[in-house]
Amino acid sequence: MKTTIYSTHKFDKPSIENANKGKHQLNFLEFRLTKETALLAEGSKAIALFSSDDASSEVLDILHKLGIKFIALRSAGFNHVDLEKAAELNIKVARVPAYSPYAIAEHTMALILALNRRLIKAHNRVREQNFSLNGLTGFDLNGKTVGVIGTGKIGSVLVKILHGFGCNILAQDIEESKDLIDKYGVIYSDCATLCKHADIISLHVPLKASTKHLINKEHIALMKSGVMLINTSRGGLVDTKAVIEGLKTKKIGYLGLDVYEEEEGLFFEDHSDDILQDDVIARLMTFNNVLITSHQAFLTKTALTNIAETTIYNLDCFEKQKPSGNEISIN
Ligand SMILES: NC(=O)c1ccc[n+]([C@@H]2O[C@H](COP(=O)([O-])OP(=O)(O)OC[C@H]3O[C@@H](n4cnc5c(N)ncnc54)[C@H](O)[C@@H]3O)[C@@H](O)[C@H]2O)c1
Repeated sequence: MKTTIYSTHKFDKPSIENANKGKHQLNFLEFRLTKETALLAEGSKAIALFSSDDASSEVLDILHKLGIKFIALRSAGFNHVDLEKAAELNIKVARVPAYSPYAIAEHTMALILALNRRLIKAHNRVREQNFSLNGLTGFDLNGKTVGVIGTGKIGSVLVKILHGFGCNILAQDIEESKDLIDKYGVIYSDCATLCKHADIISLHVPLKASTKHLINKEHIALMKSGVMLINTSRGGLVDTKAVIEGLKTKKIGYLGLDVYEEEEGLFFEDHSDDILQDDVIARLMTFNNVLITSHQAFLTKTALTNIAETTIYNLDCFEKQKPSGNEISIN
């Protein structure tokens, strides 16, 4: 089946080609899907999208006119697709529901450890032959309370890792996991209680209307002074301007982000020769207790292989008109 693959990067093209084994006719594009690039899918029956692509209502209209019948998402999250509009246009959508929750949970842990032990600062100092330890003091994770918001696939793996570090775990989710309570002594509570008691807060819920700006001025006000906040889920979960205020007042002592509200068009691309137009991320980058990675938590060999194999499987199933089990619809 002729398929246009948007947002192809050097890091994922080989895994897609390996999984495809020449079955589908793939048209690789380095561009993101936007209303300006949608026309490049002409002649394809399907498209494959990355989390940075824009499948909003207006873009779907263009794709529909071109005859696109299927969207294979190379991601678990689907907040970048207008599912209601896709259903109205009879464009089917499937995703990769799980490719490696370990990849994201382990990157979350890497951010926690790097921020706590000030690894970036330490590395830069040593490279300049400055072997002083002043300003590098961290804290023991053992015995600390970590608030995990969202204990699905990724949150559960993180709970297991944190338990290994000797942390106490508070959690918030619309569904409690008996397994996590029994195995790791997780205590479920509401978001406000979690904010009040956690030394570290990590976000693992999907972005939807009910979770947009979950971390806002009010929740930040409840947090412990010097709290560490980590977001490897979706940028929109956090009100970035409120977080900047929290950093300025030292309420937030550490911030680790793999995702950012306005990351579209910024993350995944080399802008090193450009003038940065986004004043909010520019301000974030001025704090020495902020560590930002550009949406790389998923980036392991295992995850790339699994994403590619499931994406090709989803294309196979659509072509044969059989269910893949990975379809997503409005509810
Ligand atoms: N940074 C990355 O590279 C990367 C990669 C993959 C996924 N993600 C993000 O991680 C998120 C979590 O992924 P997952 O695989 O663990 O998903 P999941 O569906 O397994 O878990 C999500 C959990 O959130 C809970 N939840 C949903 N709505 C909620 C609400 N309003 N309040 C409280 N809890 C709620 C669900 O009950 C579920 O337990 C994804 O939605 C995606 O945005 C990021």
